[in-house]
Amino acid sequence: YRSTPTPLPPGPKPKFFSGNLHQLPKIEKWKVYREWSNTYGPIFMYKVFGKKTIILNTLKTASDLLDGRSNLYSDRPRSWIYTEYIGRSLSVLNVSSQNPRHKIYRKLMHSGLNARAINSYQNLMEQESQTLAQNLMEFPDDFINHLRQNAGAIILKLAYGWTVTGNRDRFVVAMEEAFELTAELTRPGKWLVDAIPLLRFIPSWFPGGSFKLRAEEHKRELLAVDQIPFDWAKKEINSGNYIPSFTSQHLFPEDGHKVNAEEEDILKWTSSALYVGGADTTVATMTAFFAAMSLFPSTQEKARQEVDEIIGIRKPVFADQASMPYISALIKEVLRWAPSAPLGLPHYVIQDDIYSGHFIPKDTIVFANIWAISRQEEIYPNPEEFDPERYLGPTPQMDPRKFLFGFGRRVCPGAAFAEASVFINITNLLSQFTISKAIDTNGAEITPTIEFTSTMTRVAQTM
Ligand code: HEM
Repeated sequence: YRSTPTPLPPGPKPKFFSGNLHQLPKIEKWKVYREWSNTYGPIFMYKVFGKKTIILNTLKTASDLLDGRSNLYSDRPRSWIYTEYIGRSLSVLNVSSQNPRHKIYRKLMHSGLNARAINSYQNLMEQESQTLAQNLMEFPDDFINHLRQNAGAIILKLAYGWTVTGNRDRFVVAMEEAFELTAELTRPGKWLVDAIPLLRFIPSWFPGGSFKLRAEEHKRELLAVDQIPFDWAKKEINSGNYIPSFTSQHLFPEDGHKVNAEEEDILKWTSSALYVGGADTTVATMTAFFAAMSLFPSTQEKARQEVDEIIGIRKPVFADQASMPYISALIKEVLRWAPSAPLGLPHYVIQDDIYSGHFIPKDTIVFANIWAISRQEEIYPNPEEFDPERYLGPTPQMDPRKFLFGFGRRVCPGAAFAEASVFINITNLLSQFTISKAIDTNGAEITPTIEFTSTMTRVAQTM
């Protein structure tokens, strides 16, 4: 019994049935959310068909709740269609924190992405970085596709032993299509059945029940992300002629035991999560690096000086990073200036909670506005300015890796891996290229407009 009930967090006024659906931004949501937070405070709530979502717009609110109370805030939302009918409830990114699989996945991913494991990928990253440089040399305009090929080649080789050929590679294209579809399928308000769960009891032939047939079709399409590459790898491994990978290592574990169907299923989901979590995010980070270098030539020059001094004409290795403070600061600044997961991934509350005078009910979806945190003036003065020197000198500003990779029991398992591949790529590129603005037909420089599109946030949309 609460005599004066604690109020829900404030937020925009909802309509009776559809809630705030009509006000939700279609693009650059994180910017609109930050504006709303100027009106409603650092923590606000909106509703879509009765489903509550809160947005945490400051580092304090996000770390107090998602890190500090991670036992309550580390679940993922369930969408009837997406997780139940389309069969994604056991995927690594979606799995409930209360399902024993969550811990198993995290442990397995750690084994493939920890510092020691990453060291064994050094040659692969170096080789792919050379291929990237060559591709850029031949077709500089096509750089986003080259970056995509680079990320795909590294991850598909380490996950499955698959060798990417060219930038229209079969698996890379299939994964890309699955990403597009996922973004569409998880759009808020897309499925009425998520708003009215009773609809799920309607047979598929009945008017309004056709979503079941569509879900069945999408389920098959999304298989491209996990089952097909996994089956391919298994076939290769069984043929005896294969490239060692995360999949081969775990299908034939060192202790020699025979892997059962459950373990195989776990492995399948984990391997595919490496691509789902790792491909777009590293491509976005490298794209931001190109943008920053073309916009800020003096920063590029300082970075190149360090590369020339430490690396010279040899190839960079991971160990070099320890003696390259400017490049390390540059990587932090690229990550902060253009966060590749500006809203992270959704968390979900498993128990009623009270925070800072707000009642946060069980089953609320929670997003940390990572982009807004990266622009908090009190942490990063002049936040739009690209300045690696923020992190250098006697009073460095906070390391943004503290929040860019998410929070609590869901924190990104691939952070060290991402940094290693970004480090090798950017040092290698800076030692061979000067990145500058494109020139138009009159010989004038074209200043790129920096706009965050949904492709940069597809992972964030992959609930
Ligand atoms: C710059 C690169 C990257 C950024 C900024 C990034 C960021 C994030 C963020 C914000 C989350 C959500 C965490 C949360 O829910 O609080 C996440 C989750 C995840 N990331 Fe990354 N990530 C990057 C690279 C990678 C790489 C390279 C991999 C794998 C090779 C990876 C695999 C994953 C996986 C599997 C999850 C889901 C974890 C879970 O739900 O338990 N990420 N990442």
